[in-house]
Amino acid sequence: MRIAVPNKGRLHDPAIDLLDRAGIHITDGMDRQLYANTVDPEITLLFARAADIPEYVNDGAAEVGITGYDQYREAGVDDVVELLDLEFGTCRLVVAAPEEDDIASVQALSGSTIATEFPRVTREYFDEQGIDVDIVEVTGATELTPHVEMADAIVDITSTGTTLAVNRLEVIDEVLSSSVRLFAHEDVADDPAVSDVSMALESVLAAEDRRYLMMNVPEGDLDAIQDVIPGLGGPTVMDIDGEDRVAVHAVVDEGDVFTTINELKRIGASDILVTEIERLVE
Ligand SMILES: Nc1ncnc2c1ncn2[C@@H]1O[C@H](COP(=O)(O)OP(=O)(O)OP(=O)(O)O)[C@@H](O)[C@H]1O
Ligand SMILES: O=P(O)(O)OC[C@H]1O[C@H](OP(=O)(O)OP(=O)(O)O)[C@H](O)[C@@H]1O
Ligand SMILES: [Mg+2]
Repeated sequence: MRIAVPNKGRLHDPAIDLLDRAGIHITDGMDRQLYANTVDPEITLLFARAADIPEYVNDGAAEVGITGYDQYREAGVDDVVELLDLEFGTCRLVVAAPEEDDIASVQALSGSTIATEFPRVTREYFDEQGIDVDIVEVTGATELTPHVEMADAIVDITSTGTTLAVNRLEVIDEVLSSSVRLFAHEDVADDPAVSDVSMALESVLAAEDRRYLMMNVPEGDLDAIQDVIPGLGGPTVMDIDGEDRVAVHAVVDEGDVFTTINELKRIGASDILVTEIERLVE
């Protein structure tokens, strides 16, 4: 199976890192290479531009691809389905215009020129609103175009908002919100090999906001302990030889760790350990 992965840019490292944490380690050097082998002899990584990955999957050049939802929408591919939100590369595609123009709504952009790296999504957006605009396609530095009279407004990616602010542009409307997703060709989306990859990645994401708690508890307090641990199917309880205490292990949401530990302490738990979890296959 071939997994298409962004070859450079901001998505490359987090994509490789996520695959790695899912156990899909690269086994041969990949610097400047177009593909890499992994510990699983059945899985090869193909390195392609983020924008091309939906097309790779649509064509069947790769069974599975990792790229931004914005790129998927812009590619306009028919045979590609989304399997999983990988929860990084989070950004918004927005309509933005110079602050000094005080444009109150997108309707005011009727008849104007919009510069973008996303002509298809932009066209769909303005058509849906019934607003007639000219679209100029650029391949980067879109924020510059209103200042050199190439365009009246832009449709571009924003995340922190810094680039828009530096270029004195303000958001008029959101076109879509995006994050990196796992995509597959629809013909193979249900294949066991594809499900295995999807499940492995999902297990890393599921583990990210969970913690593993271990503690010792007086046997008599077990019921009270069980009440405060909203654990995954309840905590695991193990006898400690020759003691009237038991060891309790549980998985809890990261956000609950602080309060849960305080409650456990109060009930009588001791030797409480909190550790990160690499993967959680539910
Ligand atoms: N500022 C950002 N914050 C979060 N995600 C972003 C941001 N900019 C882009 N992305 C996401 O990353 C994807 C690829 O953008 P990126 O900038 O890495 O490509 P690129 O490096 O410009 O590609 P190339 O260098 O091949 O032209 C975008 O389609 C979007 O999904
Ligand atoms: O809201 P911000 O955090 O400022 O991010 C937005 C910027 O990030 C992206 O550019 P990138 O840095 O990828 O440069 P590029 O134009 O070379 O792709 C995007 O095209 C915006 O310009
Ligand atoms: Mg970029």
